[in-house]
Amino acid sequence: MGLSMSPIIVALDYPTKQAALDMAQQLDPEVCRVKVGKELFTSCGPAIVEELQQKNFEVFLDLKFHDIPTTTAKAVRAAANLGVWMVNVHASGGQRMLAACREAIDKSPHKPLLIAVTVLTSMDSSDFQTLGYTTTPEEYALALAKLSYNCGVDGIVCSAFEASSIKNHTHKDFLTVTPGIRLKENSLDDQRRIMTPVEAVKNNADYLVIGRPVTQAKSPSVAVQNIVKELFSF
Ligand SMILES: O=c1ccn([C@@H]2O[C@H](COP(=O)(O)O)[C@@H](O)[C@H]2O)c(=O)[nH]1
Repeated sequence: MGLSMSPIIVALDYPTKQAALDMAQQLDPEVCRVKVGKELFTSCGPAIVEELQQKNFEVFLDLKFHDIPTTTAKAVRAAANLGVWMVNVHASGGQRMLAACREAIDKSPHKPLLIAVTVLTSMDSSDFQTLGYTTTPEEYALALAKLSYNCGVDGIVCSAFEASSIKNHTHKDFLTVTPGIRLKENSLDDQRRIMTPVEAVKNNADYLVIGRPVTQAKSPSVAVQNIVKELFSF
């Protein structure tokens, strides 16, 4: 199976470069991509992205930029200059912010996929109540997905639960990037809107972001292989 067929993105949520590289060493860049998030990037800076790319990994830079349009667009441009495969911002930054980010990438010589985060997969209805929101997470995710689509963003981060409905209301090629993936035997941890890998793909998730179920497995490489086998056998 080539990388173009693989939906798996492994979240390298580590505090040090060595820990992240040790995990990457156990993964196959032909079978999965990797995600560099806030902890790793804040600890190591752009060097970790470059090292992972040298090891042939495509990198999703998951810094979820959320700021005024000019600042966010400049941050996205800086991420594009790192040559990352995917970068993201918060959709709740609004229409002008999303459009500014789209424009920044369109003008950049490097063009990562631009993805907007809808509602974090750690949030459920009770979290929404404490925030005073009157919608459900699913309704709000759909509203933010429609806004993102209309701003020309390439796709969204959402729960796998929402993937199908979001594609139905936008376009089948609008990418759905879904964290909150758990195997039946895994604990929920801090995630709330979860699905198994097979359920997620059946519900139209294009990419599965998987952290602890792989990185805390006895053998991360076997864990990835098992998920891939399951995905290609249903
Ligand atoms: O809505 C979101 C957006 C991002 N994430 C990130 O994905 C991984 C998930 O890790 P697990 O260990 O599989 O829970 C993590 O890096 C989050 O920052 C998310 O979970 N939900």
